[in-house]
Amino acid sequence: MMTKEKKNWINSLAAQLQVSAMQMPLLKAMPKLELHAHLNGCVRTSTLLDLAVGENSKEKISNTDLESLIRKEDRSLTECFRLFPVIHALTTDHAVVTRITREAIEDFLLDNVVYLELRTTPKCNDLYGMSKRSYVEAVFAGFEAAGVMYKTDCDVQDGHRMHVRLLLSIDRRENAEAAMNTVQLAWDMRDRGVAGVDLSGDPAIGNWETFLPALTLAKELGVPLTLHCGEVSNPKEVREMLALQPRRLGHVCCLEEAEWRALLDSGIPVEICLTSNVRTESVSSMRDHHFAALYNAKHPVVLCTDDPGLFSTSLTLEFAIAATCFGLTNLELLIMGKSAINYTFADDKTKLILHGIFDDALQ
Ligand SMILES: CNc1ncnc2c1ncn2[C@@H]1O[C@H](COP(=O)(O)O)[C@@H](O)[C@H]1O
Ligand SMILES: [Zn+2]
Repeated sequence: MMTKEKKNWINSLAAQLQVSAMQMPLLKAMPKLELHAHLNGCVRTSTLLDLAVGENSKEKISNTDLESLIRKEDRSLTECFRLFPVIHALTTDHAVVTRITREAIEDFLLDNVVYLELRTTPKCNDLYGMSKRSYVEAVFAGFEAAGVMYKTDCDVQDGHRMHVRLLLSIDRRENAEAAMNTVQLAWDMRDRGVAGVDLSGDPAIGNWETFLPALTLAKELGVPLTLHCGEVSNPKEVREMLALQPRRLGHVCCLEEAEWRALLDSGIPVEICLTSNVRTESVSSMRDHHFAALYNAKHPVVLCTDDPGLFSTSLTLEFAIAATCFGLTNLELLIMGKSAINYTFADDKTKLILHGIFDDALQ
């Protein structure tokens, strides 16, 4: 269910974007892949408020924090990383993790997302008897509750159009051992719906060297990797990330000339998060977004939301922005989506099903 606030924001943005009333339903109806969405960045504001004031609230949350949850205009990178702990303080127990997973999937389903790679940082919390493994189990319970297909051996079933996979995130605040545990967990749960590992978190903290052993292990095991890259300027880290040759990269906003050329040469697909990058000021304006340069260079790209709850966006809206700011037609957006099937961490059988869905839409 979309909150009133989100609906108003989307409508006003659509008006500003001059997307015709006819085009929004067409963009919404288009099959879409979402490859970069953080679970706790997808939480509905209504759910956060419910958790904050309801019986479920087990942690103290100040009025100021509550206010900043509701006020959605200011979302600089610093502000985002001030807000995540507030959200995390509300999404602590297994039942809540299951709820927010189910709700996130319901929201993507409404947006006609046919394949979702949802990512989240497995968390331990002794207070709630939560281990990284039981956290992931709670996410799976959300997949079950939403009735989606998420295991690699799933057959196509009537009425089940959405395929979901889970990526386990390493948070840059974590130490080398915690990062290693996450990779091990991803490997252990590879047949149960975990399709890869992500490195995310506040780009201003943490050293790349801390995560390298875990990320190298993932590569050795054949666990697909995606890395948040260049959200802030850090040429050395960007070079080292490119050298690791992950399967995908997220953002790549602040690249110097040499790193930009290395990215283009690498052919590594980029998860593009338009609204997120402008809101967090990693990119100065939509029209200056590097999406245009990558798209024109025929570099593999996929449009994503990052944190649709936090940024009050949706994949349909991101498509509308690409249509308006960069002149992409519906056909070009569909073709871009179909190409991205090859960048997913899904098994071949699922990729084939997705190609079928896009081929139908292209006819
Ligand atoms: C805005 N740009 C961003 N850059 C880097 N990391 C981000 C992010 N947005 C979200 N996250 C990462 O995702 C976590 C929340 O979801 P989960 O608790 O894992 O489900 C954040 O704590 C952060 O580590
Ligand atoms: Zn992200």
